[in-house]
Amino acid sequence: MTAVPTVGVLALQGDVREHLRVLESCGAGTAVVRRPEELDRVDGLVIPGGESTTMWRLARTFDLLEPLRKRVEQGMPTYGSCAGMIMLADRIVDGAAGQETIGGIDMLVRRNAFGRQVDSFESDVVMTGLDAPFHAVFIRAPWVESVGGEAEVLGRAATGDSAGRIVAVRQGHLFATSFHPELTGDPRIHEYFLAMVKGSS
Ligand SMILES: NC(=O)CC[C@H](N)C(=O)O
Repeated sequence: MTAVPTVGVLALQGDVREHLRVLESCGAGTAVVRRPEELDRVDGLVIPGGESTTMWRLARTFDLLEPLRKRVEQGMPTYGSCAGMIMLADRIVDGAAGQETIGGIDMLVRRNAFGRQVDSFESDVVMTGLDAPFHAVFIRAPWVESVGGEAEVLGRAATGDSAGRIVAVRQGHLFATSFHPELTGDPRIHEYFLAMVKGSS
């Protein structure tokens, strides 16, 4: 791989621009991904937050679902935030009728899980691999009900009724968080992912 990897952001729907901005500030090359040819050119991919049902439908319409599954299966480092976490889950609860995912992480994710308590909130998350807690923004966020043997839990919610819920997971080249690190001005989650793309984490 070239010294500066190109990280794509899946740009079907969601807060694409915010991720591009943080990735650029971390020194990555960036690209928007809407078509299979664009996916071919990236070394890693961020799947942003937004609305996973819409993202799934658009991925099907743009003939991206199978190419995405293939790249993920072949080992492309991929980071999913919020709706992106849902897209990377092998199994989901409370999905729309027929809702499919890209899959790859052996986990069961519940959509809009925190939403039943409160729509959006902020909380510090202690994360394996980060030196200090990460101040996380949750927006109609999913949580991870359970993970299979190969997935490693990296972080849990720390406060309130949902304390202890899994909000960050890694399985090899795949990484997912329930929260939105692109909104807080703290680049450590993107730096962590960039190290994965460079093969150094
Ligand atoms: N901020 C978000 O990405 C919310 C995710 C959304 N609730 C979904 O199901 O896709």
